[in-house]
Amino acid sequence: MNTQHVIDANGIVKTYGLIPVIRGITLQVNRGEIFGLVGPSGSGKSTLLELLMGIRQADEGDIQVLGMDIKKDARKLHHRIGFQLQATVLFEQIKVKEALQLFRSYYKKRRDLNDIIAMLKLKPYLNQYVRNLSDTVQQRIALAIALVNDPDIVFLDEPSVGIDSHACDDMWSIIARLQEEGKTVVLTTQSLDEALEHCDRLAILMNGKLSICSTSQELMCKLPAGTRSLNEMYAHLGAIRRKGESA
Ligand SMILES: Nc1ncnc2c1ncn2[C@@H]1O[C@H](COP(=O)(O)OP(=O)(O)OP(=O)(O)O)[C@@H](O)[C@H]1O
Repeated sequence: MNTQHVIDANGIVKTYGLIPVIRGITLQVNRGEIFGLVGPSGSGKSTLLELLMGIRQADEGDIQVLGMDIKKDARKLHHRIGFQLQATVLFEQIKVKEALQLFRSYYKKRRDLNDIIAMLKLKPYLNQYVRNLSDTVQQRIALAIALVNDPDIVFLDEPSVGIDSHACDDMWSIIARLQEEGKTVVLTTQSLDEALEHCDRLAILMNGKLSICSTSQELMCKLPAGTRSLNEMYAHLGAIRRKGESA
């Protein structure tokens, strides 16, 4: 494994029943980058993310994370990664501070709680029950929980979904801060626009296959200014390909 790579996935296949959802994906994530898995709903982003963090098992292929085998070293890896899933289950019957303390107590390596509370702007909510808080605040709590063990890699499943634009800006600032601290962030999004703006590199998934894996800069250079959506991108790249074939 290249020391630059914190994730090295080769030939990953995942089938649910008879339905292939991830169909032979190979990709690497570099240390310290913000890496986006981009694709329309149902393309397999969440499944791939969950395979990369080891909470689902691939049917075929190898995944190394931080130089460790995702299956053999699952316990060790658990301490080095943090994640916020789309449906992170929060214990609604407890107060915010209790939730943070509880999750933090599971780990030997722990990030300073006051630092997490300040970063996620949770101070006003510490003594409130999780169930009484808005989706936006609950999402910040879920991200705070992902950080309690001061992870090397943070996995975020659609971090900007379901929150307003102001909260979305805050979320991207927090992600940028995590990168400044040297952490690697792997996230999913349906928005090409968002990925081009905030991710260093991105992998575009279509029907469980990697359609493009590139730096945001390289991809942006290939697209007309103002390309916002995956449909616009495919229309443009398809037109270039057809032009090349007929030349
Ligand atoms: N546990 C499961 N059992 C069976 N099929 C599943 C399971 N989880 C996901 N799928 C199916 O796998 C496909 C990929 O789902 P996945 O959630 O990975 O896609 P996605 O790109 O993350 O979509 P979204 O953006 O809507 O979350 C979908 O067709 C979905 O219905």
